[in-house]
Amino acid sequence: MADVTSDLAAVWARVVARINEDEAVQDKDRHWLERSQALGLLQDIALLSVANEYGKRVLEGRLAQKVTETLSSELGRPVRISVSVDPTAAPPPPAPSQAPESRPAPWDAGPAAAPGYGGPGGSFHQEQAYRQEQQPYRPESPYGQEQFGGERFGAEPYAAPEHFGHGRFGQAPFNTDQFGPGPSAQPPYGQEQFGGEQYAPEQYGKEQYGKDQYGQEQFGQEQFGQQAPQQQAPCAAERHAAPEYQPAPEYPSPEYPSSGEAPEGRAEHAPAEPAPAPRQEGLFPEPVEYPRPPEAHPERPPAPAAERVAPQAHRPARTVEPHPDPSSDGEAEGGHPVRPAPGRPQLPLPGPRRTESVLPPPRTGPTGGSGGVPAPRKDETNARLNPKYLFETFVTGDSNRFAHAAAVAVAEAPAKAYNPLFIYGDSGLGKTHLLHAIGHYARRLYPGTRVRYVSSEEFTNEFINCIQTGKQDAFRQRYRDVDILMVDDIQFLASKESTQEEFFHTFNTLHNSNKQIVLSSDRSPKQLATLEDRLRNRFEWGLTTDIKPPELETRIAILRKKAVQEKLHAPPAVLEFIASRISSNIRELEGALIRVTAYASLNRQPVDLQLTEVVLKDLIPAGESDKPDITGEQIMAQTADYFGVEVDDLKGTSRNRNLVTARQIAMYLCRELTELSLPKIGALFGGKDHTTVMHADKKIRTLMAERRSIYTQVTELTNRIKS
Ligand SMILES: Nc1ncnc2c1ncn2[C@@H]1O[C@H](COP(=O)(O)OP(=O)(O)OP(=O)(O)O)[C@@H](O)[C@H]1O
Repeated sequence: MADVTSDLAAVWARVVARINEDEAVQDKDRHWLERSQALGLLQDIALLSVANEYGKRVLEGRLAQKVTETLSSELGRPVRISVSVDPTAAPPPPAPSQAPESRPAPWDAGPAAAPGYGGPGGSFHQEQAYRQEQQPYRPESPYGQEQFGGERFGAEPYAAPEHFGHGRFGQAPFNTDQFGPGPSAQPPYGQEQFGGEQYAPEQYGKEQYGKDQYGQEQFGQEQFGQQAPQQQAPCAAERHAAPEYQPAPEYPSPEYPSSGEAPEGRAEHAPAEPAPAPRQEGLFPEPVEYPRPPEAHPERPPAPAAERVAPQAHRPARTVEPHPDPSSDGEAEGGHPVRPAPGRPQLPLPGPRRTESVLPPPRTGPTGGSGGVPAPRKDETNARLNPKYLFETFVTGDSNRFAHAAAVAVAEAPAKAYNPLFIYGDSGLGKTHLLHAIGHYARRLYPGTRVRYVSSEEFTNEFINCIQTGKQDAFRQRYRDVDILMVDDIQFLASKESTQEEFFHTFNTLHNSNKQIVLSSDRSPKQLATLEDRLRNRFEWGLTTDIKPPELETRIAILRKKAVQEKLHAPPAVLEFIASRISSNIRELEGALIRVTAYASLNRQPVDLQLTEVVLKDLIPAGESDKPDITGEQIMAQTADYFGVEVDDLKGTSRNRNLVTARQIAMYLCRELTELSLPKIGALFGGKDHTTVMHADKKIRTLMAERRSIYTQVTELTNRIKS
């Protein structure tokens, strides 16, 4: 095993070889795999690099699970991946001549393996136990906590990790003497490697798309049908004044024993309970007001499970919003959620205040119909929840306190508090995290609870597949035979009419059987303009709550928590610097921290402000006042870089699908971010007609509403161009 840890490059070559043997992997994905490198291991994060953003998205999207599993298997322990973009990255070293060693990872080993755990497939316990058992597999990490202890920061260089192999990270001056053999002398990517023929239309079959099974974003090209009307532009996040940071309450957590991981000022977690337990006295720092079921429940006429129900047969559309006055009936006038006062969550006035005595008993008996007590099912472990997305790891502040409290309430009283619970907010603000946390907590409180988490894209894909294979019954059973169904990014159901129809019946069946439904979206139900009215109405039956971008204190607390969790050591000043510069997306916040600490580790430099500024200079926007106007040329250059094509390709006339998308996105961004007229934009793109620009603009707006991949690409590019 020593060879495994001492030569990551060889391990990576085996990983690539193994994945290449898999016929399910498409050629165009192999292209990126073969042009990636493993730079090093930082605790349980494998740092990979690839030549451009597009490749990064493939590795972190479609290939993520396969890469994670194969790499974990090769290393003999669970690892996750973090991919950086290095345009100068050299192609990988040659693959080893021998076949990959057959080394079943423990999570593959037998029936005990639980498919629920993110990545390798074992439970979190299994992962922990395995880590302890397998100490010899673990490289002697030079990044262990002791080396990052505060007092050593900036004082001593990090020990050179022998297993780091070779490569570069970001723009690091890379000392190959210290990290093994240098990159091979092959040239960096040229246009020909990304050019038209590699993306010939025939390579773009219909692909699965959406988030992966753990809620991580997948990306790809999918087929879509109906057009959707214009959607809001991304990244229009409203900022809130920085309120006081409130640490999250603590929860019994047999799955994720915390050990002093709380941000500063927060008491250490109690040791993990060995067995699931109902909510206990003193578990929460402050009592939470429990909600009563939305009053319209009894009014809502029962609907036959599989029958289409006319909208007027149901209760009128309404949104039960948080009300600032807890003595009110819990409903707010108007369509906007009322933010609770800082300090504690306020939910619509509860029915009987829940205490231990009214906590439903653990469900152990057979299912007894509506509200019955389900026995543990064999699919109980198949909720596919990310073990790290727990309430314990969720930091609350004013921006998300209400959503958090509602999520806790739903987990504690599924189908009794708010049904459905609808959480909306911009990308990267923690919606998926809360959904997973609900699943974990409910299962902990009520062993045997059948939880299913799915992204709306996954739901769509499965639905399409079931039609193709004639397995509708199995599909319906899979989604209707659950106690809690959570559907992420429901906005992507817009314009998919048959899927909406199917989801409508799924919703009705579950709701009628007192099963909990939790939904997330990037906008409120009212703003889901292209969704059928009857669905939107239903989404408003329960509680609608939003998540806003976190205030500075919360961002700092999130970074602190993340640093402790991932053993990424950075001084407070660095955390504060990152938090002060990245404000609208927590995913980016976390990514910045990983990038800085990885860069420092790989270059054996201390993590300090100077280094942070250098590493993040492309991420951190200049001050508004210094910001020059965005030009069409800049947009074209950034877009070309993002898609790994040349600006001339954007000006050209190739109908290659990748190019067409890149060109249309660039045109759309010119419309969005500049004052240029349609003819001027057309002229920039090689003298195209203004109607071509109009068409591109409309097309991208439509696609953004239908395809997460396009939405994310446009969002990322917009951020990049603005910065
Ligand atoms: N309040 C929080 N505390 C700790 N971590 C958080 C918090 N909010 C978000 N995160 C982390 O930020 C990352 C992105 O969150 P998540 O995927 O839940 O966002 P999202 O709103 O679902 O985004 P998208 O709409 O793009 O799917 C995750 O790693 C999550 O754990």
